Formats: sequence, structure tokens, C-alpha cells
Amino acid sequence: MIVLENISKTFPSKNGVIKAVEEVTLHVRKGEIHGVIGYSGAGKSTLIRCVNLLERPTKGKVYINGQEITSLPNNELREVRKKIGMIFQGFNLLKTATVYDNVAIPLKLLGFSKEEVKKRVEKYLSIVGLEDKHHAYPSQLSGGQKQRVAIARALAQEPEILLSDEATSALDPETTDSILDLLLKINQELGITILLITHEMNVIQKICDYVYVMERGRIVEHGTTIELFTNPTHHTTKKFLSTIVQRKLSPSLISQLNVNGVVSRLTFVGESTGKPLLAEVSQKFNVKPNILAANIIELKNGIVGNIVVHLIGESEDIQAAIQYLRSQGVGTEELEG
Ligand SMILES: Nc1ncnc2c1ncn2[C@@H]1O[C@H](COP(=O)(O)OP(=O)(O)OP(=O)(O)O)[C@@H](O)[C@H]1O
Repeated sequence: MIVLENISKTFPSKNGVIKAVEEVTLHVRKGEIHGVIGYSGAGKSTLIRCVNLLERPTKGKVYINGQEITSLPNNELREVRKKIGMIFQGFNLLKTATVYDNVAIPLKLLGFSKEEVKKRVEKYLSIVGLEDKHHAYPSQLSGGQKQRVAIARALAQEPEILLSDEATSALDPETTDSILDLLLKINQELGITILLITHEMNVIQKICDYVYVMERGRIVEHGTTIELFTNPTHHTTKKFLSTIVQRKLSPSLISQLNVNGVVSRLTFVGESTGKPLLAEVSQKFNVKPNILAANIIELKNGIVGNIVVHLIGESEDIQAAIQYLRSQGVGTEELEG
């Protein structure tokens, strides 16, 4: 549905050239929600703005529904852009227009009849839960309600794709959750494909099927959300995960525990969640597992269980136990201080 092929974007600056995006390739399948996560300055905004060519890539090609759009003339590009809605961190509402007009004005500019405008505004304000706010002005709304207006405005053009540029970054955790629920509903009920950028791992956790981790303009790791939560390889991915899952213990505690064993983080997903594997380990091998911490993370497409465990025993027995756990589909990682 969305294909970015070797996209690079540079900006000229006094001190030379800024490479905001470098050689990024990604493929968002129809009906899925994909997320790009990265720290400030990683190039996320520039990348997402390349999808609808708000930013022209310096190099590379953009395909929407198989059509290469980077070389289209302006009139044809306008048609393609109608299929792509966008929402922003700062909502971008017209302050002097009512909620109704904020959704209606872009439709009027596109030439829709008065009846069609009314029908769509009512439909989409109702979908976002603002049917009783038609006459309110943005200044009378909460941040979450403003983002709902912006979502209704994007949906009213009946796009196939929604681009979300840090849509929840300005919102408190509870409001963030309600907007994420709304994005899921839009994806599931209207079949809209979503590409979002964020610096918050909980956004990825709750609604994404697939994740790209971005750093200094490049994608440094990518995979399904379950893959990244169970088997992260890049240190930046691990850093983002540590905002949700405990990944480190204090060096003094680790060295204390390492005297008679190994401290390991075990990740259970899919079938491995249903087996009493720690009990088996203590029976089959001469290893005693002592659970230090445990949690369950609910992802969009499954549940991941995490246990930080102190495996007590002889080194060879512990390694054999770890091999056995791996063979049963458990992710294992020795924790360092
Ligand atoms: N129009 C521009 N002109 C010059 N440099 C730019 C421009 N837009 C972005 N940059 C630079 O490109 C790099 C990537 O910026 P970008 O905004 O895409 O990152 P980001 O990951 O979205 O970060 P943030 O969340 O802070 O916006 C930064 O070094 C930024 O200063």
C-alpha cells in the first residue's frame, strides 16, 4: 500500500548538509498499522512527510497503491493526496472556526455539495465521539477533543491511508489511550491503513503490527511488534523497550547474584506462555529458578510475558537449562548491571 524505496532527504545548512533521512526502505501493507519510533532528531517527521510529498525526497521513490508518485505532475499528485489523510501533534485546527466548520471547510474547498458536506461532517464527528460539539470552538475543547476534531477532518475526505505525526505526544496518558483506541477503531472498522511516528513505546505496544526503529536518519531495526518485544537486537530498540520492561538491575545486585548463578530475562510468547517451563527446568536440570520480577505486556497481536529470573546452579547445568528454554520458544537474555 505504501512503499518507500531508498528514500534520502538532505537539507542544506551553514555547516554543510544535514542528512535527515538516509536510504530508508519500508513497506506498509494494506489494513495494517506500522509505527516508526525514534528519539528527537532521528528524522521521523521528515520521513513521514515524504510519504505524501509534503517533503520532496532528495533521492528514492514513493509508491502508493503501486503507483510511483514521486514523478507525478501536480494535478495527478493532488488526486493521490486525497487518499492520504494526516494528523499532527499540534492538531492544526482553525481557531476561529467551530468544530463543524473545521471539518466542513476542507470538504467545501474540495467542491463537495452542501448535502454531502453535512452528511460527512455529521458521520465523522459522530465516529470520533463529538456529535454534541458541533458549535464549540477549539479553545473550548480539551487536547484529546481537539485531536478528535483533527481525526474527523482527516477521515471526512475518506482516505485509504492515515499518517499520524506524533498525534498523542501532547496528551496525558489517559487521553493518549483513548486516542489510540480511536485509531484502532478507525483501522479495524473503516479499514484505513495507518503509518505513525512516535517517540513513545506504549504507542507501538498498543496499536502497531510492525515497527521500524529510526536513528540518525536510518532504520536500525525493524520487525513485527512481537518480534521486537521478544528479541530486540539494536541498543536503541532495547533502550525504548526499557521504558516498558525492566531490562537492567543494579550492577551491585547482579554481581551479588552472579556468584552462584546467572540472572536472565526470559520472554514467553505464543505457545510457550501455556507451559510450566520453569518447573520443568528445575526437574530436568540441577538448576533452581528464583523469580525476581515478572510482568505481562499486552500487544496488539498477542501477549508477551517477561520474567527476570535468578538461575542458581553450576554453570554447565544453567547453560543446558537455557538451551532447553530456547528450544521451547522462550527468549533468553543474560542481564548485565
Ligand atoms: N526544513 C528543515 N531544514 C533544515 N533542517 C531540517 C529541516 N527539517 C528537519 N531538519 C533536520 O533534520 C533532522 C531530522 O529532523 P526531524 O524533525 O525529521 O526529526 P524527528 O525525529 O521528527 O525529531 P522531532 O521529534 O524532534 O521532530 C534534524 O537534524 C533536523 O534539525
